[in-house]
Amino acid sequence: MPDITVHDKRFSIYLSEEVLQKRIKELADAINKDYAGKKVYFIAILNGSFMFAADFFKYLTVDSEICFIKLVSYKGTKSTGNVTTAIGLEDDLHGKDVVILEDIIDTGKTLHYFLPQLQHQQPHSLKIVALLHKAEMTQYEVPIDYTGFVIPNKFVVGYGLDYDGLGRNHGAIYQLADPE
Ligand SMILES: O=P(O)(O)OC[C@H]1O[C@H](OP(=O)(O)OP(=O)(O)O)[C@H](O)[C@@H]1O
Ligand SMILES: Nc1nc2[nH]cnc2c(=O)[nH]1
Repeated sequence: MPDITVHDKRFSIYLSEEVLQKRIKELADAINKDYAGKKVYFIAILNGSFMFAADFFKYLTVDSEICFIKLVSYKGTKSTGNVTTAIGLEDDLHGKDVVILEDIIDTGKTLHYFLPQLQHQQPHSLKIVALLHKAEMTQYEVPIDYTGFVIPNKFVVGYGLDYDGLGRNHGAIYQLADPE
């Protein structure tokens, strides 16, 4: 597979469409097994997760609902620290089996600040599916229940992930190429 260029940077193939789809089906099958007979409420976090969520959803056989949310973070007051607001989360999660869909967990900061808001609504259960996990970058421990790939600390694009807004449209995932 040839390299791609996004803005001024060159990226090399890292996870092909075939490899991604095979793993995504395995993740969905794990959910199908673990939630057999239940109804699952998925929360996909925009923007990056739109492609992952769409493919993942096609492999589900359990009763499944989905909602897409956008997280906006800003600095709160001294006492509140970082504040994360979810746009688009309209349903009451009380008593539901909730599963978060993330394209990538890097430092863990995003979910670290968002999870307490979901817990506050007292779902019956709350689990996390992450397609990619940059484990060595962890600054905030996040309990990831289903991981697609543990990846090294190299910037990746494609399959929903962007570099400065571009590159989301590729069906495979590409890694920043070493300089020539
Ligand atoms: O673990 P963290 O270090 O917090 O990084 C993970 C977050 O980064 C990405 O989103 P991004 O902020 O790039 O937004 P986007 O999905 O809209 O491109 C990804 O979708 C996660 O939400
Ligand atoms: N596109 C992209 N977004 C990220 N957010 C956190 N890590 C990454 C990464 O490697 N690539």
